[in-house]
Amino acid sequence: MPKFAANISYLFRELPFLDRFAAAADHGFRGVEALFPYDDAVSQMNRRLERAGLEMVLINAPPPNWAGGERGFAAVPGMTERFRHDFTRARRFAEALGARHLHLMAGKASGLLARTTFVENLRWAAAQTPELSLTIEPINGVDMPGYFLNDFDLAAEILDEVAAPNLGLQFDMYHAQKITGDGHAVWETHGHRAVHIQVASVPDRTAPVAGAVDFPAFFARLDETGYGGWVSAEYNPPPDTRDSLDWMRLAQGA
Ligand SMILES: O=C(O)C(=O)[C@H](O)CO
Ligand SMILES: [Mg+2]
Repeated sequence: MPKFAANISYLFRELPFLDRFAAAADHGFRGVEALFPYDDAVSQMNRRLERAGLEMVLINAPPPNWAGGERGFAAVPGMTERFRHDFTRARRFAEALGARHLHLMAGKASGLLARTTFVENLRWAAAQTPELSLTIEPINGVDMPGYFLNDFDLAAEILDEVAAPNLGLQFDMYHAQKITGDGHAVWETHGHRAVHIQVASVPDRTAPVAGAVDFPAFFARLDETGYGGWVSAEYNPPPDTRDSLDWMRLAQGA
């Protein structure tokens, strides 16, 4: 059975941010991740993590101006200085929180120059923090129009080209299914590159129970293939998140 984490930027939003840590632990999650936890004091978050016995699994590299702002700069030509500045800040947060992974967002861009920029920025970042696991995540172009990294084969090529031991694939089954129509097949091709997984149903990005992906089969496959990382719930819950957690009890055989 996979280790489950809750993305507390999505789940338990009915609670104040700092109270979501305990809520996640109370409902069986062993780790949490957050998109952009830059507004709260690290000491407060660490206290909540410790009290709840949770691991901080992942945070995203800025931008902190998520509402209406940019989706990162790692692949945006001409924005290398901004990328490095953001990365340095994000890295400090990730290290202080003991986060296992830092997701580097590519941003909106296209073309060969964007690809070269992405590779160079990733190479630089990986060399800065050999002890911190960095991830890149293909995101579907309907939810995030213009986002550079919108293809799993492209992500694989870039990972091979950067060839850094601390850079891996963030495999979001929701995006894999939406981009290709067959998330299971994408897992079979690229799963060996995954260091982190996220799940939500397709098409409506709700709890991973029904829809185009067979989640019980996927979780069983992760066990079969010896995936040892986290599986994070990154979906839009109903107003009371507790009403959406049957999928996890089922996966845990409870
Ligand atoms: O959108 C997603 O699926 C993500 O995981 C990113 O972190 C951006 O929200
Ligand atoms: Mg995701």
